[in-house]
Amino acid sequence: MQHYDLIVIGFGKAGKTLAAKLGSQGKKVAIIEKSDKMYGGTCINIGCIPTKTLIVAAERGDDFSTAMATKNQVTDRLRNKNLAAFSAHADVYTAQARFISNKIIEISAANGERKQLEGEIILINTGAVSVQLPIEGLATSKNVFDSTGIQQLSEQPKRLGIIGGGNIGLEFAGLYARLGSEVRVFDPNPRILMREEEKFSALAQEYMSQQKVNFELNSRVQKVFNRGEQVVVQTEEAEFTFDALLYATGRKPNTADLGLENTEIKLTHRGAIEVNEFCESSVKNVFAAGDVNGGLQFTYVSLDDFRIISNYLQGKTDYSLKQRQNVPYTLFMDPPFSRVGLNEDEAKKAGINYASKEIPLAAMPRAHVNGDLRGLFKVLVDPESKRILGATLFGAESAELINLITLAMNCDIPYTRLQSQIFTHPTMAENFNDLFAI
Ligand SMILES: Cc1cc2nc3c(=O)[nH]c(=O)nc-3n(C[C@H](O)[C@H](O)[C@H](O)COP(=O)(O)OP(=O)(O)OC[C@H]3O[C@@H](n4cnc5c(N)ncnc54)[C@H](O)[C@@H]3O)c2cc1C
Ligand SMILES: NC(=O)c1ccc[n+]([C@@H]2O[C@H](COP(=O)([O-])OP(=O)(O)OC[C@H]3O[C@@H](n4cnc5c(N)ncnc54)[C@H](O)[C@@H]3O)[C@@H](O)[C@H]2O)c1
Repeated sequence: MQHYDLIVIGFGKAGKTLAAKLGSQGKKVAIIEKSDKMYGGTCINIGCIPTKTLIVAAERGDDFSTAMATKNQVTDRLRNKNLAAFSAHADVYTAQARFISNKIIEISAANGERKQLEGEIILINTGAVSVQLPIEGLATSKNVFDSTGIQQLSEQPKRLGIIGGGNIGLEFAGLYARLGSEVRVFDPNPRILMREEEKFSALAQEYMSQQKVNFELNSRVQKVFNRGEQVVVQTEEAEFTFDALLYATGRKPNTADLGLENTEIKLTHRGAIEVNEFCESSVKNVFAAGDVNGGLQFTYVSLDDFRIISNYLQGKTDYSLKQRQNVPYTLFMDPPFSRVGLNEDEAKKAGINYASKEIPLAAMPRAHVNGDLRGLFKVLVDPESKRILGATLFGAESAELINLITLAMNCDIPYTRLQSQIFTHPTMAENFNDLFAI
């Protein structure tokens, strides 16, 4: 049996970063990745990077096949780069990993070869998989895809149905609408962006409708079936016919087939690997990072899990999940929607004393330069402590700007400082002078 200082299961963000760090310090490290199409993990191959590459290509005016070809070039390049870079620090096994006991892992390659590895430290970084709801016909009908399958189409669907109006559903809706497909999104909620203030939901829906995305809200899909090559979606009210159907109703921690029943590693009631504040599982020196530990499903959260584990392994306990501060997010629709901290509904519900201000993009000089007046920026502050409580930025460049506000929040910079900060002109950031003049 081969012994390693660190075994990483899954080529995710946290795992590869820890592998590189310990490998460069001379530790003996193994990374086990089950698919040769997944070196570098979800983000690079089937997540953030390909989807945003497709969106940018479509915005540039590329057609479906050019956009897909560009996406494939980018992911191939990054996958190969990842394999080469991490092979320098670790033994990379292309094989399925399964626990035999708390510290022993059996790996099975596609050619049937099996091997056992023992790890002093083990990091489970196996990500998440698409939830497939038990809707009649969803699993068995042709031309039905999850977010991975929909990225491999060889022909553009003229009509695309999407079950789920969340992050993945809305990003693909915007993408395919821009490419010229007729898109319809089904969601049981009365509005999209349910976690956001109603006025932002309404604006988002208005902009998407202008982009010819249709919505079936308050609507439950009851059945999916084929009529020839077409996919028919049946709701309580009507039937809709598509060339392809995407389901995007959440992603769940990927713990299946890991052999956890052979270990003392515990799962949460939601099926994630249970971890303490240092991302350590119920077995000492077995850690779980990224989507598989049930935290927020973002690449940058997986990277932050790495920070926590790496510090902990060096004996530093000053940063843990408990200390993690505000985590921003961006939904890459057109225009992008970004948020950090509280919105007004949440502040009210929590009984927090706040003051707020909002400015439409139409009042911002840079928006006129850009020729895009869509959107609204809103911030919440604590009038007493002068701390920023949250920001919802819906409009051009919000994906970048939200990080500036997150930094100010995490560094306790009072909002009054942003009122008087010198910003370059004409930029979107300069509007913080007015936005924080509360
Ligand atoms: C379509 C889509 C778009 C997204 N867009 C964004 C975005 O814009 N921004 C953002 O921050 N996040 C985005 N996300 C989420 C983000 O991709 C994930 O949160 C992140 O990649 C999770 O990383 P991870 O470290 O948990 O592991 P992953 O990167 O998911 O890696 C897990 C790896 O483990 C492998 N594996 C699984 N089981 C085994 C096993 N038993 N043995 C060996 N290997 C195994 C898998 O093949 C996979 O390569 C998106 C996700 C999707 C699906
Ligand atoms: N820009 C980004 O950062 C980005 C982009 C894509 C994905 N992601 C990550 O991936 C995760 C998974 O994305 P997702 O879109 O699958 O999940 P999600 O949780 O964002 O959205 C799921 C959607 O499915 C809907 N839904 C639930 N039951 C349904 C039903 N029976 N019929 C129709 N719709 C139903 C929900 O109302 C919700 O709108 C996200 O939570 C996010 O963390 C991030």
